[in-house]
Amino acid sequence: MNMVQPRLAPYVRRALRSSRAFHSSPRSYAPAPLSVAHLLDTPPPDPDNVTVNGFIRSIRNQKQRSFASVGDGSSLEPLQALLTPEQAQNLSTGTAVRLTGSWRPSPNPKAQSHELHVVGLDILGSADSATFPLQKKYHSPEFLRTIPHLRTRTPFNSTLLRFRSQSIAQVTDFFAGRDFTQTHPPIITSSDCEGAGEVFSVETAEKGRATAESDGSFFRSPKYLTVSSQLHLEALAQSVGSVWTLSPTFRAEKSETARHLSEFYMLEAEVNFVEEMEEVMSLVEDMLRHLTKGLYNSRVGQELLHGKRSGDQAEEASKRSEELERRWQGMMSESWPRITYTEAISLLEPHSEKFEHVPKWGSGLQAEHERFIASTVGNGQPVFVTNYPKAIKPFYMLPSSTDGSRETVDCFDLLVPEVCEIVGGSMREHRLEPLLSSMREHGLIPPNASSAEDLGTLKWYIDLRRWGSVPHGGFGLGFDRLLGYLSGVPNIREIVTFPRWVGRCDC
Ligand SMILES: NC(=O)C[C@H](N)C(=O)O
Repeated sequence: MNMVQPRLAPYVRRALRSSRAFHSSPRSYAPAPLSVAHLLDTPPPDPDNVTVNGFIRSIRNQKQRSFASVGDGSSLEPLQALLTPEQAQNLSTGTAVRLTGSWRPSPNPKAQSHELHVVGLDILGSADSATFPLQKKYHSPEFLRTIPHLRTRTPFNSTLLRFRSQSIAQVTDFFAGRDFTQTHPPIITSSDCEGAGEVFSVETAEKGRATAESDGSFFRSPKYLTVSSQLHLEALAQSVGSVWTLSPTFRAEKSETARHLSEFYMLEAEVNFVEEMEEVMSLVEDMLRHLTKGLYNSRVGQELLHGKRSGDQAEEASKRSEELERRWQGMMSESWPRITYTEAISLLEPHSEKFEHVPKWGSGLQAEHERFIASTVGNGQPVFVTNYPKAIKPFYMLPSSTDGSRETVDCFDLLVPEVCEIVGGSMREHRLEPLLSSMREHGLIPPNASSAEDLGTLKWYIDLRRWGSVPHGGFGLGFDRLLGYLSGVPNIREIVTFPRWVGRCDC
């Protein structure tokens, strides 16, 4: 039978020709390097001809042979390589190597199932053990924080990098499955979304001369690093319905706690055409369940739950595993408790003497209060606290009519034990006049603002209420806090690769 030849456009023919040329170019017959994770998980295609690139984590010399522990960041667990003392001569912790050899069952299967009998060794990058700060011993988180440029080479910190990457893959998958559009809102902004005055200003090193139109600054007027992408996401949600972003966020808070950073990542989503806050809360639940289930079924998730970390004592490690299982099971469970702020205050009041700050209707919940609520109400599940007093919340939240005579807004925080708040969200005030009144009350526009100029830097945001404004809501999730909670890392400074906090931004 005669095959009909498709007529190809010249540029397609060119592309095909060059791809054939690529495939017929002479091949190298050295086996492709395998990652340590691949080798540990799957029998290699040719066990007698295995190549691995990696770094020496430690080396142990005996008379007749030497053992190297080799890692490449793909696995918390290293592989064991068996070398001759001659081969091992110039190796020390940190040396980058390419090893070839055969992958053989280990005589000590309790420690490792297989080991690499090294035949060929290339030193790709030497490391002077006398000066290399990472050694084969336990390094405290405080010490490692002083060398963030090297810290991710430790097995556990490189595992955290992979954990973050896998988490991003999971949330991307979740939002794609729900037809959300991922967007990139700006980092440089002209307003303080939360109105808490915790903004960093942006300016060039040298300021120009002030004129009638400009104060001499690069953008003609003060600009800031974003404290939340929410306002811009609201604009974008009006175009495509549902949007999300995972963006850097900046807060000039002087809190030196294990939960605060000056630069962190916030995952924010905004949904248009949503009438009920319950729907936004369910979205948060579904997203976190999806994320946690995906991580639970991933290699890196299991490494964090059950893997051995440097400095581990058996008892402490098994306690940690149990606690992490509890946290993950809580995140994967259905129907998380939802209580109002007013109910939370009534739960706290009888225990006032336990707290440094007396819980009182009208005041914000302190971390100690959130911790109490999360551990007593949740029983391992995250807890939503809703409908906070209007007076302690930002201007953009929709007033709620559900809480009697007390003025509250349709907002929620999601609390987990230890880390406390990880998500904050709300329904947004979508009506023009009430938004203007709220902005007046918060001092964002003058009491009798009438002209466009009076509306200041948020004029564009007010504009969104003029044309096709519909009920909508959204949330922001502290991504680093979540990862800290799931990995059982008590200080967020270990979760972020190059952490910045008050007084610290060194490399
Ligand atoms: N997108 C959000 O709802 C987050 C909120 N603007 C906050 O910073 O807490």
